[in-house]
Amino acid sequence: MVLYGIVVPLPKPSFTRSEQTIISFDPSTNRMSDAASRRRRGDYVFVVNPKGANGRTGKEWKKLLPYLRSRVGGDCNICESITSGPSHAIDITREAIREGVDAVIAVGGDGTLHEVVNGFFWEGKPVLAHDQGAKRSTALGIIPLGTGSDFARTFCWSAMAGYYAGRYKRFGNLCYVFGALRAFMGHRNQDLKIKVDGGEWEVYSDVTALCIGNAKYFGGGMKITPTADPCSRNLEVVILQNFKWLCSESNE
Ligand SMILES: Nc1ncnc2c1ncn2[C@@H]1O[C@H](COP(=O)(O)OP(=O)(O)OP(=O)(O)O)[C@@H](O)[C@H]1O
Repeated sequence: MVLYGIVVPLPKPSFTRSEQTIISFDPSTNRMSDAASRRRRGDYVFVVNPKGANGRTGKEWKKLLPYLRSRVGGDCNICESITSGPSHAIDITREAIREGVDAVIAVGGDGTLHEVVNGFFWEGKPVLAHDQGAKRSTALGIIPLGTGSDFARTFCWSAMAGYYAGRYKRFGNLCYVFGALRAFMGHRNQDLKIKVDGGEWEVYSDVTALCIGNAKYFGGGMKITPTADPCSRNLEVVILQNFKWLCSESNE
């Protein structure tokens, strides 16, 4: 197992790989191949944000790790990589891909996933493995254990988070609700000129929020762009207008 604990410079990862012998069937001879072929065990790097969901990601991960080892540890090398701060997940991911690992799995919320996805690219181009280049591809995985984990929710992948993190997820969602309410307390609606897709400029009065999304959820499960589809290559634009506190209405 590899454990990173330093931000910069990153220690060069030394992913341990173990070889496993498999016996192959040769259809031309209808015999089991005498020469046993060698199959490399996959290297899966789990990039864990211990501070996600107010520290609960780290705690849940500690419980999940033995389970993962027991379920898939025989088939792959499970490498745990703990992030030490913002952007560290990007560096870990890039380094892991360059080392030729088979999968990088983001363990945390949307922020961690965002960093891991960015780690797949460097200067606008995909990061490649040092030795095998484009021949080798690295899969991206996610274990949604963040406060909102809205990306996973969009694909209905939050069941696992719901199972492991069900106790605190509702608090996470409430955090977003409280945050939104607090933000709205000092909020003033604005008139906005908006132009979409090269169309005409249009004036929208009393705009409360302009939401642009390629996925349905935001802020821990708020369906803010309800028909957005991440596979459509389109962004959905939702304009919320004329938000008022009931009490302020009665004062007018
Ligand atoms: N060790 C760390 N200490 C402090 N912050 C960290 C650390 N590792 C990563 N981070 C930062 O924490 C941010 C938020 O983490 P993450 O998205 O995993 O959790 P969350 O905010 O609870 O979930 P969500 O974004 O789904 O609501 C990340 O964008 C990352 O920059």
